Amino acid sequence: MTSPPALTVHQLAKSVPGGRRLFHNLDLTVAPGEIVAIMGESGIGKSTLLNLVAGLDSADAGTISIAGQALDDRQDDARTIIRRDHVGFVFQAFHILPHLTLAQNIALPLVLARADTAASLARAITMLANVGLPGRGGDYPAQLSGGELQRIAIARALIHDPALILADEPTGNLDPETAERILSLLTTQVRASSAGLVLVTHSDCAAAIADRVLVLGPTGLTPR
Ligand SMILES: Nc1ncnc2c1ncn2[C@@H]1O[C@H](COP(=O)(O)OP(=O)(O)OP(=O)(O)O)[C@@H](O)[C@H]1O
Repeated sequence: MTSPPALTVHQLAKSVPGGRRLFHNLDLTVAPGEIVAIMGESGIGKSTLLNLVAGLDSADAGTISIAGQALDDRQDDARTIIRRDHVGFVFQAFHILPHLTLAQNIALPLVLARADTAASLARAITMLANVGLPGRGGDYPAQLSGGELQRIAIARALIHDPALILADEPTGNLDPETAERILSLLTTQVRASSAGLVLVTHSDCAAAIADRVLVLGPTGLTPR
């Protein structure tokens, strides 16, 4: 049996408060294991699109399915559970929590899904090694650089084997060398997990890891 798409967006429409239309009739399908970069001029609505898929904002029209499960016509808590179980986030807005250790931060998606705490922390330790920070589980975020924190964000996004990963400018604040390493790590980890990745970026280097680069405009997404 073939897996359903990691993400299906159909005829999505969104206006900002005040009525200005950002996009309409927007369609997007992301296959398992596929990396899709979304580019486009500043203010066109890239982060808004990601927020709609993430459930942080609601669309005016259209449908969104994650791992074959439609989010529409469900109660809020049912949607929250689908996103919690099937989506990983590498967003500035979901920053690493300063009062939790690195292992606790990475384990958070499993703990929120009520997995066993000891097993979750053990998996977080493995993920830390996978992202090149072995033995750092007891450290706190304040002890890390920006690039190292982004490694933690990637480990946390992947720990629960999500079908879909959403990343908003994952290398935005990093120097070019660190950005290169983070992109390579993200690619390796995504390929290993067969998750679909939607990557919003202005960076040509970041877009270069994608299987497809799409440009967002007022009528939707077009291949670059
Ligand atoms: N809650 C809101 N109220 C009013 N306008 C909003 C709101 N949210 C977003 N916008 C507007 O919607 C437009 C799209 O914003 P968005 O952040 O999605 O663009 P973007 O393409 O990601 O831009 P950038 O590349 O600069 O990050 C912007 O003009 C923004 O001002």
